[in-house]
Amino acid sequence: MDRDGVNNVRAAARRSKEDKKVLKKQLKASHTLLKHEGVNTSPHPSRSVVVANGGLGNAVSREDLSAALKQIGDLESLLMPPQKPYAFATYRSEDDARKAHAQLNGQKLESGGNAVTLYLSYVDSVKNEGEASVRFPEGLTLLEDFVSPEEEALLLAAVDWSTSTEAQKALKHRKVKHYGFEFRYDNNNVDKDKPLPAGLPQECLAVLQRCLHDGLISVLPDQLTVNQYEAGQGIPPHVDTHSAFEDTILSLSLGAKAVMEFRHPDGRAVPVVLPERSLLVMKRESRYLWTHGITPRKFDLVPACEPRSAAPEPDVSSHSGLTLSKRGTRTSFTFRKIRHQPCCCAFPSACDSRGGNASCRPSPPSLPCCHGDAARLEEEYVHRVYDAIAAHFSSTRHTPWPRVCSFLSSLPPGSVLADVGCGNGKYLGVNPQLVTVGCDRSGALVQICADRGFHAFVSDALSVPLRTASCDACISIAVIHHFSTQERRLAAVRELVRILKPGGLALIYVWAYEQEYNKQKSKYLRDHSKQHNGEKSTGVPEESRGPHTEPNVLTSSRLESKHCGDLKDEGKLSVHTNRTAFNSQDLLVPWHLKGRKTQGEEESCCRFSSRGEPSPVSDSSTSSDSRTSPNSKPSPTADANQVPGGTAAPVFHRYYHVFQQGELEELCCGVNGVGVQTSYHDQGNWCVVLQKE
Ligand SMILES: O=C(O)CCC(=O)C(=O)O
Ligand SMILES: [Fe+2]
Ligand SMILES: [Zn+2]
Repeated sequence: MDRDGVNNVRAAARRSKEDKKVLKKQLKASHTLLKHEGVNTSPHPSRSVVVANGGLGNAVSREDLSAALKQIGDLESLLMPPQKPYAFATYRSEDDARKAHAQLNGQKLESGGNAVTLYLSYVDSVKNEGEASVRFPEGLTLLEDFVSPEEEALLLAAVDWSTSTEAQKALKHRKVKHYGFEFRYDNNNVDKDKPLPAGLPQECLAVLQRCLHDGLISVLPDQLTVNQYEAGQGIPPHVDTHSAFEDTILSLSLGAKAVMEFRHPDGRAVPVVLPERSLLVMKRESRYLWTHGITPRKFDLVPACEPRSAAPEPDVSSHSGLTLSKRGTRTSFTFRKIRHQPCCCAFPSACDSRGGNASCRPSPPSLPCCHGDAARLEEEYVHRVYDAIAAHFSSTRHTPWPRVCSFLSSLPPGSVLADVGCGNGKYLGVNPQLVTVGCDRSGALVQICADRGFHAFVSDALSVPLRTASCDACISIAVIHHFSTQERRLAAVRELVRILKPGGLALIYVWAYEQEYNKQKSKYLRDHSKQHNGEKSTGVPEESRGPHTEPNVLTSSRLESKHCGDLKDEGKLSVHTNRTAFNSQDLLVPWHLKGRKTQGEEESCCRFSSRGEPSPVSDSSTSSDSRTSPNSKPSPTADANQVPGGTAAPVFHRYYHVFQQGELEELCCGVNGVGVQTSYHDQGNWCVVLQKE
């Protein structure tokens, strides 16, 4: 054989080695799809293929995948289930599907700056789970193409941003301008007897007349708020103050689309895509009870083919074809009618006209006694608080804890690590030889991770969208103590174990009830003296978490086995005094938000906050606004608090369950298939290293 011949044989051998490798990986992928996703692949060619690694969950955009698939043949449909690591493609002919299989299997696809290797397998049928459509909130209507592109341009040109007041300009997270009446973000209300000199711009008249004519409103609005959001900006979830405005609220979206999220106090969430030139009409339940907000982010997940119908109450489009949509500059015109009488809506629990100022302040929450209560408690006293305090919180979380670092450094290079509840990502870059991904319930914190260049996504620790047995290690630092029932804490540990590979390690830190251990006070307690020296504490500091002196009365997971009724009165959560010993295991820990600007410069935490009181504000550098929304109630998570100098500092309360000695190990023993390798006390925290069997 000549030299070329030898080279050819070698090349062929290399190729077949490559082919074998691809085949092996493809088989592994179809096995995983079956085992973890219930997707059945078929050895026989068909028109449909499942594309492993080509999912929205792999950050692959619909555009990129669809372009690659269309290059090969006549694509009939592409289904990308949200958050899943795969997609389904159906070609018009089996021949094209075969071609796609031959050409794309094992090939890399670049999408959004990442490269993924695709593995294709045939499927007999395309599974479309989660297709069930979600109803719009009652009273909500979306009218698409309500204004023409010409009207849109006219309206946009009518806003003279140069004449915004200082307070309006100072809003960090979006621009606002008010007409008719000024909306005051310090008290979340309007001065009804002080109309602005200029009424609504006359460019709006034609649109409003159309609304009247179509029966959307019965009287013309007299107040207009124009919000302008750049990509990455948003508005926190809130209910427009009942006592300020009448029932119907109209919001016209111009310039770019965005997803507005509606949330019911029972936890239901409905994302609504607002296309440019559409009109959103909020009435009744959707106006009075559901919160609405726009998450500050640069991309939205939207249906690939948006519904063009203008049905009075359309379903939210199904999940069958979601895609990422880059945000542009969106300007909204929100038209409202000032209310001159107290509100007498059908939703007293959400109504600031009922009960006046004092009763607007809810009493502290109780320990939850069912799953729904627990979820609500955590939503209000954990999730919303972190979103609101994200920037300030992050600025206090810079030093990684040494023993967590030792754990991370001990992992072999190339290990896949998940940081579940990664906060600002301070552990994601500790060991650069690891492949790390973080997730956190707080979008604002995840955004901080992203800004730092880390891979992180928003996820609840009870349901992490990572494949079973996909991680060599995971960490959960100061997270599980935020779950308010034993079952939920157990579920959080179970979820960590689920994503671990056999033999994989999990490091868990929770705040300890015992802040004094081996006669050593934790840093959290020791810092008490600093405060007396004039240093104001913000909340729980970096190396801190919880003391012990007196035995507690209320407390403990053990208590939770009591019936609801037993806990009714005694079960109210107490507010902890920072840097003192704990006297309860379930408590609210105050966070004093720093970053106060002058009044009126920022928005208050709670749209129901009592009129005339100084209102809380957020650290203006945060990507979330300060308004942690009220749900059905005024948000008790943030309260105005007088501080020296006469300005109000907001105080947020985070729920904690602090662990007693042995409790964490006991909890972990409740999870099958895992063993406690070590456990220790570290600066006021109880810690375990678990190993999956
Ligand atoms: O931008 C929007 O469509 C909503 C604005 C809004 O909710 C408000 O200003 O109260
Ligand atoms: Fe609003
Ligand atoms: Zn009301």
